[in-house]
Amino acid sequence: MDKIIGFIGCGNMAQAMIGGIVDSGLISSKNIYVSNPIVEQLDLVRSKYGVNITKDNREVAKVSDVLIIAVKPHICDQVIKEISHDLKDDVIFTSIAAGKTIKSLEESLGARKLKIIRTMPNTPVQVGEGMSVIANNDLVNEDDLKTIEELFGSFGRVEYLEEKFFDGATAVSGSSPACIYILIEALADSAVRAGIPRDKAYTMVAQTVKGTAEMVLETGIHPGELKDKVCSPGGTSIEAVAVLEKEGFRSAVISAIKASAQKSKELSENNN
Ligand SMILES: NC(=O)C1=CN([C@@H]2O[C@H](COP(=O)(O)OP(=O)(O)OC[C@H]3O[C@@H](n4cnc5c(N)ncnc54)[C@H](O)[C@@H]3O)[C@@H](O)[C@H]2O)C=CC1
Ligand SMILES: O=C(O)[C@@H]1CCC=N1
Repeated sequence: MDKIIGFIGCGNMAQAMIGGIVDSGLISSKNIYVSNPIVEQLDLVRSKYGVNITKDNREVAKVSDVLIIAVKPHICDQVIKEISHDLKDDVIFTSIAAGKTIKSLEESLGARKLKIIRTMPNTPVQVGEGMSVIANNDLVNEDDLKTIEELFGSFGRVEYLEEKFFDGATAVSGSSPACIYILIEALADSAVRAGIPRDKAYTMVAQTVKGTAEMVLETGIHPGELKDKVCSPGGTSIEAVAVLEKEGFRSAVISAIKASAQKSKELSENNN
């Protein structure tokens, strides 16, 4: 892709996205610009990926065709005001901030009427297996959407979703990796308890989680049916399922995602 991609902010999520883009080969690292106040973080991405780095957000804003705001939601407004006059007229202005609505981004941009993409990716973008949910304002055209789809598609799957669903999407695809890592830790601890060496336990568990997810994606079979195929009558799996049901596993997950979506809603209310 022959575009300049800029990142304002170079923390966990920007680093994961940069890693995903560079590894995919879609964009040359010389076409990626990154700004951040912390020099150590900049040095890290430059040494790992060979991207252009600067402490000056405005420098990145000036050159970017797609500008990605990757700072914490509460400082978005301040950063956008700092760079708004430097942005190109046809920049695709993209935010990954949780709870930051398109309307509030438009307000922060003030007189600048720009193409805006609101997206919620997740950290697995780093290994090309991300999930990015995308919404846009009216100024974004078909070509822009193709650009965004190609960019975000370079490190995982992309789904367009009406913005009203973003609180749920933030919880389900943005935050849920945290829950899945806990599941992986718990399963690995159980393997260790059964005497399996810890390094082998993580490989066994992570591959099992990956394979299980692939079964859902590739076969399109309902997860309940896939679960039933695992559980032999009178066998081992149904014993594990019975304990999860007794301990309220499903209900704990549903409550966790509800709390996460509620927090996204609160962030929207407090940052708009
Ligand atoms: N971590 C995740 O899994 C996901 C995070 N997000 C969103 O991504 C955004 C960033 O999150 P993380 O990367 O997790 O946070 P982070 O704290 O790791 O990164 C934020 C970065 O912004 C930098 N920064 C602070 N002030 C700045 C300024 N004035 N100008 C430029 N850079 C500045 C910080 O030095 C830091 O490197 C948040 O809005 C979050 O809601 C979205 C999807 C997933
Ligand atoms: O925890 C957070 O606020 C960010 C947004 C989605 C995932 N991590």
